[in-house]
Amino acid sequence: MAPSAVETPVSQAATGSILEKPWSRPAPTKEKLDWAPLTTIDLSRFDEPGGKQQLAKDLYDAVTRVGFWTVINSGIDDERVLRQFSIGNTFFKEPLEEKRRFPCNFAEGEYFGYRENSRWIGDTGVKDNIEMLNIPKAIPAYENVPKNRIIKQHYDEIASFHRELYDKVLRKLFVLIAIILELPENYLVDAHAYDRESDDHLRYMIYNVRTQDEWDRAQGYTKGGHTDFGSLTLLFSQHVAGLQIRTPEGEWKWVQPVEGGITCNAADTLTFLTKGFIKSTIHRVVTPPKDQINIPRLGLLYFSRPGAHTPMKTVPSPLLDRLGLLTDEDKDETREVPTGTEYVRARVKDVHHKTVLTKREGTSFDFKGLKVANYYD
Ligand SMILES: O=C(O)CCC(=O)C(=O)O
Ligand SMILES: [Fe+2]
Repeated sequence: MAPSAVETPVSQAATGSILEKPWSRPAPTKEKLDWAPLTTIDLSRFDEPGGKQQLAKDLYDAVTRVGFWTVINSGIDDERVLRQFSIGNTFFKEPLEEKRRFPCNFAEGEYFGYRENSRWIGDTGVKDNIEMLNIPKAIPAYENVPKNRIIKQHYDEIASFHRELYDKVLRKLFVLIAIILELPENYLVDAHAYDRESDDHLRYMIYNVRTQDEWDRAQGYTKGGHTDFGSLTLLFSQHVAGLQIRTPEGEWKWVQPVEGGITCNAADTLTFLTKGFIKSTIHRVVTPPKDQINIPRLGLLYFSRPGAHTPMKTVPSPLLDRLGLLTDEDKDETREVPTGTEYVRARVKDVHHKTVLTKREGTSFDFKGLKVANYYD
């Protein structure tokens, strides 16, 4: 045996084998912000008699008009959530060459891997401050997607969290939305099945600290109003304010994190699948309040997408039919449509395969008739 292997304990820092000190949520802002009123969905009631039906009623306005809501009592232990934040935090402190080993392949619209904060914001001279690492579902199809060392070391925990999150939150939300649409309960669960291929990912994300001047220049160019690409987005609570939604009344309001809760929003593919009935809400992340501007804004999110087995055609919902939203074309079984994965990859490529992020005012993205605006004020 090589002596060095026995005599010199390999330093923990060199192997990255320990997590940075456990991450905890920073203190909430003391500023009085104009918070958006959001519906709360208490998932502990899901399995009670009549619970799903009641929750579906509670969710109706949120998914059809507001687009955002908060889930509480998901049953996921908050210690496990905080561990995921800690793993993400540790990853972002890794040397750049380690983080860069597996970049997102934007040329193909693939979003797994690392996105670096390297792109310019228009002509402002300021760069994007977001870094992220997107981790695919823990299923055999993605076994060979390469993993950074921190991810490898904690993979069992990450994989079980990934699946738990799907089972305890996403699956239930898809059931509730199916009930609203009067579809068989598992219709949307099947369209977003965990065990089938799709570009779903768990995301560690960080908004690195910027000076007020950098924020002003970047936000003066664009505040980045957007809709999300997939079906549902989950955002675990952290306390650095920044997220705003555009309300049905057209006002920008802040989203208040609920300690231990999950902010959820519906996104574009769910809007397509329901002919616009489910609302993909416009949102953005703006300069944090003064008492939080120096805190890195660490995020833990999950993005659910329809997969390669899901045709992007309107779901056969009796409710949509009664509302007159289903045309003969929608009912035509033989019509060729893109799959969820084809659509999502085309969209990721269009938005992200570039070195300068521009606002593209007044333009839209259209993939085989699936059309969304590129820019919102
Ligand atoms: O960080 C947030 O609060 C939201 C991020 C977001 O909108 C996105 O990544 O699409
Ligand atoms: Fe978003």
